[in-house]
Amino acid sequence: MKLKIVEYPDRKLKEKSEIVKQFDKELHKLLDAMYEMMIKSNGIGLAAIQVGYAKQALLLNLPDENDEQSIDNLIEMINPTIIKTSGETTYQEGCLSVPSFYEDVDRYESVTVNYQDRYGNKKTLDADGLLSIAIQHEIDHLKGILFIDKLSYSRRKKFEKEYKKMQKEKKPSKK
Ligand SMILES: CC(=O)Oc1ccc(/C=C/C(=O)NCCc2ccccc2)cc1OC(C)=O
Ligand SMILES: [Co+2]
Repeated sequence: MKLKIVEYPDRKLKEKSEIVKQFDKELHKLLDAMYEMMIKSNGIGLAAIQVGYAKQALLLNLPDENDEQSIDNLIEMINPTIIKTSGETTYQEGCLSVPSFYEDVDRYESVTVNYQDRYGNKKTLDADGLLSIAIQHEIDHLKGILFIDKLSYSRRKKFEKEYKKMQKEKKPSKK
């Protein structure tokens, strides 16, 4: 399964992802391919839409206290829904689909999430800190929302200016 990261401004990223009904080999192959892609790209979170699959599936693999990303910390969330939120926090987020751009985003401090694992077993997770931020960021992807969509008007303008400049640098104009 050869995957490619879908990058802003591709409209595919605005699609709403479908509920996963089949917890089958196809799903497992997708999750495994997403994991390879996420680690290869230095990501700590990845939603299926970011590799072109509009399915409600996401991966989280945060570095541990000595900054190592171990597969033991891998969390696979299928059909996640946030059922409780509390507090507020701000963090400078980045996204594999919006390369080289980082901005402060306001999120809930803590969340409780219901989801299913790759076999369809129902799970509940209480999260705070970076894990809570990552969960909210990835669940937004399933709703077609990017972190840049949550920026204030002025910061969004700053992003668009910087992004255009970066794109020009990448592909110098033909003239
Ligand atoms: C050049 C470039 O694009 O850099 C990157 C940007 C973002 C990322 C990864 C972002 C990522 O995993 N985001 C998951 C969502 C999330 C955001 C904030 C906090 C928790 C979870 C990786 C990059 O690549 C390198 C080499 O650092
Ligand atoms: Co992202």
